[in-house]
Amino acid sequence: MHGIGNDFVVVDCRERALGLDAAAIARLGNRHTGVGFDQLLTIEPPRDPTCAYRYGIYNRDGSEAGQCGNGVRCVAAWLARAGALGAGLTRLESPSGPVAVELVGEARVRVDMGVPNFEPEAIPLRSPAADAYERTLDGRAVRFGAVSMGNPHAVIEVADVASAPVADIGPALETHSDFPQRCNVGFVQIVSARELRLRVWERGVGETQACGSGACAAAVVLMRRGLADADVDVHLPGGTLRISWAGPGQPVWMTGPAAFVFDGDYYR
Ligand SMILES: N[C@@H](CCC[C@H](N)C(=O)O)C(=O)O
Repeated sequence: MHGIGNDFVVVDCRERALGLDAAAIARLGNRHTGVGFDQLLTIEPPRDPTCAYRYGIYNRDGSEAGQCGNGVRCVAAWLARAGALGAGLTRLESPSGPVAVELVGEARVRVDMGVPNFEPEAIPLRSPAADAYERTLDGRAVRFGAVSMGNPHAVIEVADVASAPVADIGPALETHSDFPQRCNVGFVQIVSARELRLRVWERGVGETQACGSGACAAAVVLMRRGLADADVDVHLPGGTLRISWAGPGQPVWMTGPAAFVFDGDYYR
C-alpha cells in the first residue's frame, strides 16, 4: 500500500505474530532482493482494550517507530476493506498510544494523530526547552524546531524546499548525539499561511516521497510560531495532506489518501 508515495508492506498479524527480527525485516525491505518498502506495518490484536486493533511500525533498516501518519491511513483502509472498520471514529493503538481514524471518502482517511509534545524529554532531545534550537553541522549553524508526534521530529524552515540540503543535513541531524533515539528531519518552505512545501529525511529510511507525522510536525511547529494558519495544506513530493490544529493541548488532525497496490506471498 502507499500513502502519497510513502510505501508499505502491510502484514495481517491478527491471528499470527510477524515472527521476523530486525535483520529479517531489513532483508524484506531491500528493494532489489526483498519486496521493498519505507515501512513494514503489522495489524495485530490490541493490548489496550479501548482500541479495536494495534499496529506495529518498522522502518526499512529494521528499527521500530512510534508513529507513522501515512501508515495509519493505510491501516484504516486495509481494515475497512477487510470489513473490520465500523462507521465514525475508530480507536487504533499505535506503539506510542491511541489514535482515531475515520474513512471520509472512497480512499480518504481522517486521523486524530494525538496531542503534539514539545517537551525535550518527550522527543527526546538533550536540551533545555526552546521554540528554536541550534546546532552546528558540517561547520554550518542549523536552526530547527522539535516536537514529538509519537515519534521524534526536527523541523528546519527553508526558503526553497527544492534546493534544501536534505541528503546532507538530514542524516547529520538524524544521528546527532543530542537526539538519543535519532530523529526524522523535515525541511519546510512557507508558501503562504495556508500552504507549506515539505521534504522529509526519515529516520531509518532516508528521504521519502511523504511523511504524515512529519507533515503534522512541520505544521504545528510553524503554527506555534504564528507562521501558519490552523488549517494548512502540506505539499510533499508524493502528494498533499490537510493538517489542522486548534492549538496547545489539542490533537492534530490529518486527512489524506490511502492506496492499495497488490496482495502477495513472501518466501523467507
Ligand atoms: N513515514 C512515516 C513515519 C515512519 C516512522 C519514522 N521513520 C520514524 O522512525 O519515526 C509517517 O508517515 O509518519
